[in-house]
Amino acid sequence: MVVSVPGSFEIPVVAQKLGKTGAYDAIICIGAVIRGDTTHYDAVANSAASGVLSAGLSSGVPCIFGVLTCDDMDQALNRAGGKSGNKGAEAALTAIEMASLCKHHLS
Ligand SMILES: Nc1c(NC[C@H](O)[C@H](O)[C@H](O)CO)[nH]c(=O)[nH]c1=O
Ligand SMILES: CC(=O)[C@@H](O)COP(=O)(O)O
Repeated sequence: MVVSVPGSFEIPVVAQKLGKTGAYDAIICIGAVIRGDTTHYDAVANSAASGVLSAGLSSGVPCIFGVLTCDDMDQALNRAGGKSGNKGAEAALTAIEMASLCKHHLS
């Protein structure tokens, strides 16, 4: 299932709720935070990172951090299947690895 949220700041609460349903083996959290003129970037990026970690810890379901934190759009596009790889695909592989680890070795 794909759930869209308004911004990266809102990812953690939804990830936590999804995790707590018990219906998912892993939750991939995807977003892109692009630096602006003020310090707002740091608040959104840091909240997304710590919030996704917290969602995983509190729900017991791996919540994978696939949120790009970039200086500009070019950096983001390069990491979303461009010349610097595909962080979304990496997040998907991490989800499979973590889901398998939790299901088969840690349950
Ligand atoms: N500027 C970016 C945002 N900003 C929105 C926040 O995530 C949030 O929705 C708002 O502060 C209301 O709580 N979000 C991104 O994901 N990326 C940005 O570059
Ligand atoms: C990450 C943000 O919310 C950011 O793009 C805000 O831009 P600004 O710092 O120019 O208000």
